[in-house]
Amino acid sequence: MDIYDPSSAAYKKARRQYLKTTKSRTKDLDAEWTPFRAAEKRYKARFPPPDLSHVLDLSSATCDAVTLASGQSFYCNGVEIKFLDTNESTSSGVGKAFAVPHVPGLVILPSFVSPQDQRRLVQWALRDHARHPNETNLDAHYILPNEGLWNAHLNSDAPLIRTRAYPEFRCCIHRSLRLRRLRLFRQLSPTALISRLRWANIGWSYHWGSKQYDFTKGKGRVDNEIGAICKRAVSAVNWKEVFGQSDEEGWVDEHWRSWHETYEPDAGIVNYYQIKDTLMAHVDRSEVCATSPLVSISLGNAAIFLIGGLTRDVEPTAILLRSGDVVIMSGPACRRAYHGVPRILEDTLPDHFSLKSDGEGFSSWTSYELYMRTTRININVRQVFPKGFDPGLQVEN
Ligand SMILES: O=C(O)CCC(=O)C(=O)O
Ligand SMILES: [Fe+2]
Repeated sequence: MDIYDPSSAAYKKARRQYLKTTKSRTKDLDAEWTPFRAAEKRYKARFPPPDLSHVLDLSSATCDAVTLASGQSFYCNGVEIKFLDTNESTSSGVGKAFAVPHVPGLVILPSFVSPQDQRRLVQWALRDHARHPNETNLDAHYILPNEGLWNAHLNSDAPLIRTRAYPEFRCCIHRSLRLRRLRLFRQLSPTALISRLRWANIGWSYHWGSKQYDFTKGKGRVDNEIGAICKRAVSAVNWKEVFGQSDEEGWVDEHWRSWHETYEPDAGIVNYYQIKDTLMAHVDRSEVCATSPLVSISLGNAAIFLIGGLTRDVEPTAILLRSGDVVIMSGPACRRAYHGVPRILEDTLPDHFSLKSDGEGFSSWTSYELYMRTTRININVRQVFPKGFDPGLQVEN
């Protein structure tokens, strides 16, 4: 990460840009920011590059070196975490899981997805999922090709993509150079558009305007492999250990046992982040199952994930998420906690994304690697309804 080295060209360039923009900027009123907003600003800043010393990095040498018995707590980068035993073994050895007592219900499973599965999931996210019938952010603006945007990007003969506003009477429009230059009527190559892909829907359709699921559109499929990874992650965790003594209302006793049997993901989103993209503080509150686990899989470049509390006034915990890490957000406190992604860390693509050959059945991997050099993909999977329940349709098990 060159940007953190003051003698590097990247650092000097960021400093020049910073000095240029601050000249015209009025002084920011730090005092008016909530603690969450202040943290977002800090981690988002290009210059000075953020101080990562308080970011929980479970793959760092300090965290890794600690050998603890299950249930014991320790501090890593100033954040208290609790070591949990799992019934899993991963590519990097014994499957580890960590709870963050400060955010009850939050569990991190570092390197839970193997390098080979990470590559497979990247292929799935780009080639198989970001296409009809799954809605993407681009559908509202462009008439996307039937073969899917990614396949069109790889196909040198693919036609240009028209915006939805592109008029049928374009022959007349073309006479007017001024109108032709308007972005509204432009045609773009699939390659130009692929970097504008931001999300693709999974399962139940989500309406971004109303921030509600639109059940009238029917239930899209949740890919079997994605569903299986989420279920494996949820059942790897001893939930009783996660919630420990904080279960004053007996909530855990009532729920955690049943999660292993009733957890069934039915919705979600794939987020595609380019290096400068961020995700603002938000709460995912549209699911009927308000406490059921939300499973989040990170792929590609690393990111800083912030998670706070029920309001933006709670100081958030910063967590470094690397490719292969799985985060589970569960329970009433964690599922209603503000969270966001203020930073994707450039040049953090792991080596296993640079396949020397197209072995292991990874056809044309080079194009995936090229795209992933500046990308982080997050597969964010939720359970909207209790297992076996459909809106207006009671399914018999
Ligand atoms: O990218 C992430 O890690 C989090 C994404 C998220 O919070 C969401 O999609 O609601
Ligand atoms: Fe979210």
